[in-house]
Amino acid sequence: MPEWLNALPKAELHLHLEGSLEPELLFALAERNQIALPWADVETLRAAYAFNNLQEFLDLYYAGANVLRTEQDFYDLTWAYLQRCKAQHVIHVEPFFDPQTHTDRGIPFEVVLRGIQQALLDGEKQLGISHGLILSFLRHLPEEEAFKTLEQAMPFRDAFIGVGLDSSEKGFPPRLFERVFAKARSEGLHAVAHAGEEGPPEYIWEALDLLKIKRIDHGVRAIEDERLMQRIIDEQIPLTVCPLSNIKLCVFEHMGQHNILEMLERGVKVTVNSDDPAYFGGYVGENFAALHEHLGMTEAQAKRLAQNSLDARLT
Ligand SMILES: Nc1ncnc2[nH]cnc12
Ligand SMILES: [Zn+2]
Repeated sequence: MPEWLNALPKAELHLHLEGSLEPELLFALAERNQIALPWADVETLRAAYAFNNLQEFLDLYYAGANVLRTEQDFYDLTWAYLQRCKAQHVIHVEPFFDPQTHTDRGIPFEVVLRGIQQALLDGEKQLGISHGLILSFLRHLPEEEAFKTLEQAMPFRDAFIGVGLDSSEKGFPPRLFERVFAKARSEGLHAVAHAGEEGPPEYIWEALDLLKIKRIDHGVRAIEDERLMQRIIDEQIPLTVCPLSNIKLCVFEHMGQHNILEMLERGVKVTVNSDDPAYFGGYVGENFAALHEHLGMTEAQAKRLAQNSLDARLT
C-alpha cells in the first residue's frame, strides 16, 4: 500500500467485529475454549473463503463466531482489530456487533458487551482511537427478537450509540423492523441499516423513510434509481461502501466495475470501509489501495473519501 494512503487519517464506519476474526485467532480461541473445528487448519479455513453471494458468506461467518465464548475472547477480538486500525491511521471507529449471534448460543449479553467495551476503552487510552459502538439486529430473525435484544441492551445504554440492521438482505426488507427502530430512536439512539447491498433501491427508500436512518450501509444499488440518487446527494446522506466485500460477495464482478468513484464524482457522500476484513482480504487500508490500483483513484479523491468518513461520524 502506498505510504501516502496509509498515512491519511480516516474513520471506519462499517465494520462487523465478528468479521474481523482472523483464522489464526479463530483457531487459538477454539483451542482455549476446547472447541472442535470442522476445518483441519488455518489454510483449509482460508481456502473456504470463496463466496458466490452474501448468504454463503454469512453461513461461514456465523459458524466462525461460535469460538467466541468469554469476555476475554470478545476483548481479544476487538483489541486485534484496533491494532490493525492503529497501523493504518484509522483514528475513529464505529463498529457493529451482532448480540443475537451470541445470545442465541447461550452467551450472556453482558459477557459480549463488556469484552468489546473494555477493549474500545483501552483503545482510546492506549492507541488514541475514539469510538462509537453500534448494536446490530439480525434481519433474518423476527422483529420480536430484535425487541428482546434491545431490552437486554438497555441496562448498558451508555455503552453504545446506535442500532443497525444486518444479515441476509433479500426477502427481509427494512419495513419489517419499523417499530423496533422507532423504539430505539425514542431512547436517543442513532439509526443506520444495511440496504442496497444485494437488495433493491426500494429497500434504501424504506430504510430512510421508515427506519429514519442517518447513514446507509453499502447502498451501492442506489445508482439504479435516479430519484434516490438525487435525494442522497441533496441530503448528503453518507454511504458506508465496502469495495473488497462487494467483490468477494459478487455484488460487482471485479473492482474495475465498482461504482464508488462515480458516486463520489456525482456528489454522493461515500466512505471506504472493510465490512468483514478477515473474510474479504483486507482492512480499510487495503480497500483504499484496491481503489487506487483498479480504479485509478487519485490522491485528491482519496483525501475526499477519508474526509467524508470523518464528516460522517455519528459521534
Ligand atoms: N456484508 C454484510 N451484509 C449483511 N450482513 C452482514 N453481517 C456481516 N457482514 C455483513
Ligand atoms: Zn456489513
